[in-house]
Amino acid sequence: MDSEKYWEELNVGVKVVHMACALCQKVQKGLLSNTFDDDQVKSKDDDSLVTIADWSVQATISWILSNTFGSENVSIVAEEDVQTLSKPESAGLLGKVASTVNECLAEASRYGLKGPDKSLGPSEILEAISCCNSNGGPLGRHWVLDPVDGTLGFVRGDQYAVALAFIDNGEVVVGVLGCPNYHMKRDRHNKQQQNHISSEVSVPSPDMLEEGCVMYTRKGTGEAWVQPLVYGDRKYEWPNFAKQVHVSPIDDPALATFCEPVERANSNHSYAAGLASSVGLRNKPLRVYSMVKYAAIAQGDAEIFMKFARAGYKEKIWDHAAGVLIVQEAGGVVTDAGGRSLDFSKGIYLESLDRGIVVCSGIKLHEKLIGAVYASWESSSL
Ligand SMILES: Nc1ncnc2c1ncn2[C@@H]1O[C@H](COP(=O)(O)O)[C@@H](OP(=O)(O)O)[C@H]1O
Ligand SMILES: [Mg+2]
Repeated sequence: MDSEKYWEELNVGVKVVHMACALCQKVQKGLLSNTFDDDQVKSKDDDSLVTIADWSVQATISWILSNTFGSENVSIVAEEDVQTLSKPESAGLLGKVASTVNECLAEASRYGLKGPDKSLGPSEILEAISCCNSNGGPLGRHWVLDPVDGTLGFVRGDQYAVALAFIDNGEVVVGVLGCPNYHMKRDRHNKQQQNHISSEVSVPSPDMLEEGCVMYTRKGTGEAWVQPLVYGDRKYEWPNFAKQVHVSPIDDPALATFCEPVERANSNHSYAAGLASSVGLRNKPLRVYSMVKYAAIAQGDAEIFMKFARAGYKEKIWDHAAGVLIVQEAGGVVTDAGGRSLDFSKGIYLESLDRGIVVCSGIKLHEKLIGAVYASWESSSL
């Protein structure tokens, strides 16, 4: 790939996801310490949860993208809408979102981005959220955003992710995954894996490694990277201690570990357990909320991620786009359970997804799992 292609989208995407991670950490701390009242967590029509972090991240990222690239050039497919937030009785909630967004945008220059000259008002906040109403599709360029993926993990003080991807003519070309509670690996301090832009050796200090990360990649580079989050009054400077990530070299099922969603409602644990035992996996599954599962595969903390949603559930592109590209560029394989690649060109859903999603660190494990799906599907109750 042209070495400059999508560089600006990557650069801005990574920085704004860092900002969003800082925003989420503040809100999560507040939720857990009860600084905020119950108004902070709402149920949506489909019974899933939404918090002030979801709206605030969507508003922040939308505002930065529109102001950096020009709103006429920006199309965003994103999870949240303003239905709840624009009701008259939600004025208090909207006020909290506005102050969260303005606090975050006030820090933009620390991340090398330009914030607004003055605080955004409620109508500008609603506009920033509601303009993320694109349906994507096969043509043109679209950003794809899940502001807080794994909202259940977020409200429980557990794992969650901020996921931003960029799609060009139906193909995911940039993926950025902020994982505020998921740490960079500690064991990569050799010079080869130091940052890829500056020739200086910059090793993150141990305390930075404790505090979450942002992973990112561009399609076709064969490289995926991770940076620690930015703390205290430190300024973000590209490449911010970036280190390359690689999938695990383990291809022996007896040594491999698989991840799956925590919630049984989101993936059939017993079917996955059956597959795991039929290919010879012995380790207990690693149950993790959100797209952090993709991050775990990309940096070699686990070898397999399987998701088998109930029949009729349609996977949304924002729940996978960033993670899929990061795993692929880190050396892994991602397909549906029939072995075909995921199609991000059909709008907001992964249409025609076959049975489930299978993510592996390498082709050997992948072939075994897909074979096991074909061998077992008829007799399963799925
Ligand atoms: N019935 C269902 N089956 C499968 N996935 C579902 C689901 N309901 C919601 N999801 C998706 O699963 C995501 C959480 O993934 P996980 O279970 O791996 O933590 C949710 O993201 P949000 O939390 O952003 O809504 C949501 O998009
Ligand atoms: Mg999600």
